[in-house]
This record gives sequence, C-alpha cells and structure tokens, in this order.
Amino acid sequence: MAELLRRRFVIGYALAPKKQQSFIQPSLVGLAADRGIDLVPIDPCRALADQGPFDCIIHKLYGDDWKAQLQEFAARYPDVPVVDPPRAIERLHNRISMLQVVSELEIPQHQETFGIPSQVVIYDSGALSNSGVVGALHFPVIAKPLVADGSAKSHKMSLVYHRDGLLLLKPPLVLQEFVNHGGVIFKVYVVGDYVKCVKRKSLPDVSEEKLECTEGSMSFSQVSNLTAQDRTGEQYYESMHLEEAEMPPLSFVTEIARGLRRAMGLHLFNFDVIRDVKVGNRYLIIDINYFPGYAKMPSYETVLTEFFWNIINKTKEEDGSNAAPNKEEDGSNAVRKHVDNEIENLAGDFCNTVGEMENAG
Ligand SMILES: Nc1ncnc2c1ncn2[C@@H]1O[C@H](COP(=O)(O)OP(=O)(O)OP(=O)(O)O)[C@@H](O)[C@H]1O
Ligand SMILES: O=P(O)(O)O[C@H]1[C@H](O)[C@@H](O)[C@H](OP(=O)(O)O)[C@@H](OP(=O)(O)O)[C@H]1O
Ligand SMILES: [Mg+2]
Ligand SMILES: [Mg+2]
Repeated sequence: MAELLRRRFVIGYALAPKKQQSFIQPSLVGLAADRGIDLVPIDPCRALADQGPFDCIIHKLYGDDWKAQLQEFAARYPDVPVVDPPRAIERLHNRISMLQVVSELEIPQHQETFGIPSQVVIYDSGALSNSGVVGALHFPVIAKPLVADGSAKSHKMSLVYHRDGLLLLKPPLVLQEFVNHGGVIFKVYVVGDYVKCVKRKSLPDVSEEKLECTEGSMSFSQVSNLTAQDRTGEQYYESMHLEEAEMPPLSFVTEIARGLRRAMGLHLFNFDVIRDVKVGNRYLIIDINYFPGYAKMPSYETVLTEFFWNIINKTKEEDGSNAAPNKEEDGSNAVRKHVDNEIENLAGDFCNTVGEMENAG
C-alpha cells in the first residue's frame, strides 16, 4: 500500500489548443498531482508510440492520422488504457448514429419517459422539397449539420419555421422537430460512473402566433454556451428565471446516463435533455457530446481526479488484491480488455446502423 501511495502515474492528454486551455487548469493539475497523478501533454506532431511512458491516455482529436497513431500505440502498449476508444467516439460524429443509441436503450419508463424528437436525415437538396421525406415533420424544425466533428460549422444551425424555409439549406443535414421546452436545457455530464445534471438557457419557445407570422428561418450557434453579455437586449432571457426551473429527477437522468455509457462504451461525454412543455414528464435527448467542457461542471477537478485514480487503479477493485500495480501487469490491462470487449460488440452494431442509414439515404 505504501508503495502504491508513493508511485507516480502519468496521464497523457491529446487535446486541441482551445480544449487544452479550458480543461487543463492549474487547479486540476494541482489536485491530480497531490494524488500522485501527473498530467502530461502529448505532442500530436510526434509519433505517439515514442512518447511517454503513460499509464493512461485521454484525448479529443479528430482525423485518420490521429486514429492511426492511437492504433500504433495500442499495438505497442496493449496494457495502457486509451480513454476512450476512437471507434466508440466516432458514433457521436454523426447526429443520426449519435441519437440512435437512445432509441435502443432498454430502461423501464414509469413516471418520466424519454426519447428523441422526430427527425429525418437529408443527403441532397432535392429531398428538401420532397413531401415524401419532409411531409411528416411538424414545423418549426431545427436544421443541424449531419456531421458533428467539433468544427464551428458543425454547430451552425437554423430554426426553420415553414417548409419553404428549407430550400436554401445545405445538406447533408438532419431536420429535427423543434420541441417547446420553456427555454431551459439540462446538460448531463458523465465522467465514468459520476453523473451531474446542470441547467442552462436554451432557445425560447415558439408560440402558434409567432409561427404564423414568421417567415424563413433563424440561424444560431451554441446557444447554451452564450454568456450573459452575448444576450443583452434579448427580453426573453431577461424575463426568464432559470433558477426556478425544476430539475428532472436525478435517479431518472442517472439511469439514462448509465444506459448510454454502457451502450456506447464511453466514459467521458455529456448529453442535452429538454422537457416537453406539452407533456410535462416527457424528456427528449437532443445531443450527445464527447469530452465536453468539463471545466463548466461544479468541482470538475475533484471529479476528474477521482476518475483518473479509478482508471489507473482498477485492478484492485477487479481482482480484489491490494498489490501495487506495475508497468507489466497493472490495472489498466483489465480495464482495457473490458472496454475492448464492449467496443467490439458495439462496433458491429454501429457499422450495421451506418450501413442501413446510408442505404436509406
Ligand atoms: N429538437 C429541439 N427542440 C428544441 N430546441 C432544440 C432542439 N434541438 C436543439 N435545440 C436547441 O438548439 C441548441 C443546439 O442544438 P444541439 O445541442 O443539437 O447543437 P450542438 O451545436 O451540438 O450543441 P453543443 O454546443 O451542446 O454541442 C440546443 O442547446 C437547444 O437550445
Ligand atoms: O468542440 P466540440 O467538439 O464541438 O465540442 C463542444 C461540445 O459540443 C459542447 O457541448 C461543449 O460545451 P458544453 O460542455 O457546454 O456542452 C464544448 O465545450 P467547450 O466549451 O470546452 O468547448 C465542446 O466540448
Ligand atoms: Mg448541444
Ligand atoms: Mg453537440
């Protein structure tokens, strides 16, 4: 035990500069260091397998080069856990496969129910004027880029009031029915087994009167990330009392979070939930994000440090031993094998799903 307490561990992180700036705060680095965990940046321009040694890797980078780097690293260091596996993260880069997993969850629904809004995927402009494709949608709808790859473009959305407002849109995109939800969104942060739900401001409801007298569409981007300053002059937000909005039951969001975590094989994500004003106990999941802005979560330093500690020391829990892990056969081996098995199962389902979607489109 004494040896375990003395040993230092290294978590390598590979993050885009903006994410690095927001996530790697001195408060996190300091707290992790106090627990014997050093957070060390990975240089994405150098071969990953030549860097380290690492006890665990966390990452949020996109592209085939990075995937190849991780593959090479995993081949050379099969015992070092990579949080999370790129194949599992990829499902969140497409707004259809992202939400498909919600529909597959088998969670008993009692007082509160959940689902996703009605939506269709549009691959070409012709489909925008095709009644067979968009005819069943209720307006307004939100047009979202199909790809969610972290680019500014992938967050550019339009609230479209009527069918003719669709014609200028640029596919590929998802048209998702807009659901009135009282202007409040719930963001549920997941860090391994830890779940935290917070409230944020969202788009205001659209009344029948407004719908009748409004033409075209309205563009917006990352509404829930806007600061108070960005919003000055918007009466809606000034008159809205976010603090008064009732939270969804914690047991309910926790169950969904656990279900999603298991089904996706991911440890680090958040999801956005809205409550349908028409059916007060109906919740809709509209977005799932990999490695979100954890620094916005209360006490993120403690939560993340605990998570790192658990990942590194998983062996003790899994084999019941108290032995200090060593480089050759440490806890990460078991974690990695467990995660890999989960992901193998998922990967098959995911490939089938994407194949079906592409055929359908
Ligand atoms: N179906 C919907 N009904 C009502 N409002 C919605 C719906 N979908 C999205 N919104 C609103 O639009 C915002 C952006 O949508 P979404 O979360 O899908 O985009 P995003 O760019 O992926 O967001 P994030 O910054 O969380 O990644 C939501 O926070 C919410 O305010
Ligand atoms: O950079 P991309 O891949 O687009 O991901 C974003 C997510 O889509 C957002 O959900 C994150 O903000 P929230 O943590 O407020 O959801 C946002 O967090 P950030 O404020 O740290 O940038 C990003 O993680
Ligand atoms: Mg969102
Ligand atoms: Mg998102």
